[in-house]
Amino acid sequence: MDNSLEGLNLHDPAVEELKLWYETTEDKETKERLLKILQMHIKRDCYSINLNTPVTPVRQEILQFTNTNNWELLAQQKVTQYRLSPNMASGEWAGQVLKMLVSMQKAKTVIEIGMFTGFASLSMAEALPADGQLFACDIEPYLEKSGRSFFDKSPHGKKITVKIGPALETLKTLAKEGVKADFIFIDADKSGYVDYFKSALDNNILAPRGTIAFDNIYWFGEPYLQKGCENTVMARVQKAIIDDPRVEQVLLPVRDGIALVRRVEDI
Ligand SMILES: C[S@@+](CC[C@H](N)C(=O)[O-])C[C@H]1O[C@@H](n2cnc3c(N)ncnc32)[C@H](O)[C@@H]1O
Repeated sequence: MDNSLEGLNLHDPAVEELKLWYETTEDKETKERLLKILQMHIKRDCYSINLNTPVTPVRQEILQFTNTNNWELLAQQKVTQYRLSPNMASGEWAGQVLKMLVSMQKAKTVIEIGMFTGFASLSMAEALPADGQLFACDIEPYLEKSGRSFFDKSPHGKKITVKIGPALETLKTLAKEGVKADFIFIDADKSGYVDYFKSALDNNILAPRGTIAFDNIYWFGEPYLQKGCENTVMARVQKAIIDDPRVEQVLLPVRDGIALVRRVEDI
């Protein structure tokens, strides 16, 4: 019997719990049934990913680099301030969702808060028109060079401008420059999400009829499972959105969850 769990998506804590049970149970029948259930999860994800339009070769290269680069060494040598890791990249499925959303939005200007290796940046840039622009914001100078090396291989890379610095400062600068974004993807430090959201609305960086997408809205189950969950970082993000009468929201259970938020008058 094939007992591989390769490709199991552990963003859902219920799946993680099943995996733990599978690994620790000594009852043969229970173990077999748990393996079958876990493999059903893998098959469902594979089915979806295989039917999604494949990512372009340059985006494939970005994923390869993301998965093989020695992030630990870079952090040890202080090339990066933080210990970055491959699972920070949004991945094929979320990347395709973002590309589709940018296309449906007919966006001309996109802001991505938290670029990392640029996988989502290029996914979204591929859906922009030739004169479209995407501002990819990150705090790590190292990522500008690595991102650019891939963007320059793609005909869509010229639409991407990398902005290095704390994203809240970058947003203020973009606001002063009069940038209005049709689509904003928030995917940097989770403790900054509320400020990014408020800045986008208060400073009208979000263009009329624009959309904000927040990644990791389930944060591995933290906002709905932890004790005193109303104080967790993602619960505070949710409170800020729900309490804001200017917007409507929907959650998409893709990977670790994506929230879509738009102004009430634009719905
Ligand atoms: C989850 S990763 C982004 C993944 C990327 N959006 C993707 O889909 O592939 C988060 C990124 O946010 C960056 N970051 C963390 N704090 C930041 C801040 N205050 N301002 C700007 N970027 C920040 C990190 O350096 C990291 O590259």
